[in-house]
Amino acid sequence: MPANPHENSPGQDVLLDVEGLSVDYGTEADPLPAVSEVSLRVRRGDILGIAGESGSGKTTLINALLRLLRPPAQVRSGRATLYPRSGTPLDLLHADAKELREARWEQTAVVFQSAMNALNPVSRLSAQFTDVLRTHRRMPKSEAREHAAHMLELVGIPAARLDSYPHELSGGMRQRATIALSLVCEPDLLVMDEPTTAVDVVMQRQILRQVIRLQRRLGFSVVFITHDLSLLLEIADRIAVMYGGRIVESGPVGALYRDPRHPYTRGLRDSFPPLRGPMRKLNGIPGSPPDLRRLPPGCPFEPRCPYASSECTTAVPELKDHGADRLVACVHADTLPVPTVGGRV
Ligand SMILES: Nc1ncnc2c1ncn2[C@@H]1O[C@H](COP(=O)(O)OP(=O)(O)OP(=O)(O)O)[C@@H](O)[C@H]1O
Repeated sequence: MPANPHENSPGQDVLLDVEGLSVDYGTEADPLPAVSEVSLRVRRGDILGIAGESGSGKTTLINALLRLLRPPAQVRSGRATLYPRSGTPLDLLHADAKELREARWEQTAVVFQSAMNALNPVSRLSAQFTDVLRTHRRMPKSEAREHAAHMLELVGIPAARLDSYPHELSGGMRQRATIALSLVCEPDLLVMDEPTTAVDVVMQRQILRQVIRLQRRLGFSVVFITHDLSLLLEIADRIAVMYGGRIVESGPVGALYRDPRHPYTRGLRDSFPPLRGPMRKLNGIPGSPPDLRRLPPGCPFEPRCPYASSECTTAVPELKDHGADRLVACVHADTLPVPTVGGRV
């Protein structure tokens, strides 16, 4: 297993510690390495954004952490520990069914891309909220109803909507109701996988603002997955960028945006319009994402990289400490020219 680039041992401030996680799809004879040697940490109360093009392994990574992988997916190696506020640390990759059942809702919750369809269509919101609260919190029905109304109000839905069926709500409301439901047991970690792709941009911003407000109020941590780096610049504290199943750069959002040290992060940043500040020319990343079954022997980004040299073709660069809380997997990280930045974070 590779050394964890996060040198210090997890302290009070670390909620999730992942080390050397690798996941394959397929058979031993013909594996597709979807996630390779990923190490990351989520701090308590932080929003960690995971960015990367389609197929970079984002969903596989979180599905592995939440134990939602199905065959032919297989965890090949790694460790992942959750340090909840209450209770003992949980070994996420080896927890048994009972431990996982207890952890879900109470310690971890997830909102998927198809969140709008996650609610049971034949059940009123009140029933869906009270079921969870009565099962996990053993709350009497009236108290559960009161708590459910409070959670709905926190995401901007009037309490009177508690008796609505999902189809009676707008798309944006359904999305927000799903988020409220996922937070009803006050989990330590909320994982969101492209949760707002199905709603329009204005609604997307509203929902994200609400998530941040809730996060500040309730203090949970968020792992937010998206291909849209510009979205993460608005909401995340830290960002990890994935390419070809690996994390190629991570760090605090402002520094990573102003001065990306990995050419792929730079390419990703320059593919989206800045959210604030003057407009700049958009440049897509030439070429296409790698075929994971035929990765080059060196850096997986080398075939598309404008800075590639012969050094990049021999070995996969390690994710190394680059100072100021940054980790970068590029042999040219120190010598990359400082980019000009259009927007500001
Ligand atoms: N069930 C599966 N069986 C085989 N290969 C899979 C399966 N699910 C995903 N993969 C492959 O694993 C790799 C990583 O996919 P994954 O969905 O994790 O990426 P992603 O970054 O989340 O992409 P997207 O943003 O499109 O969801 C891709 O090459 C994908 O084709």
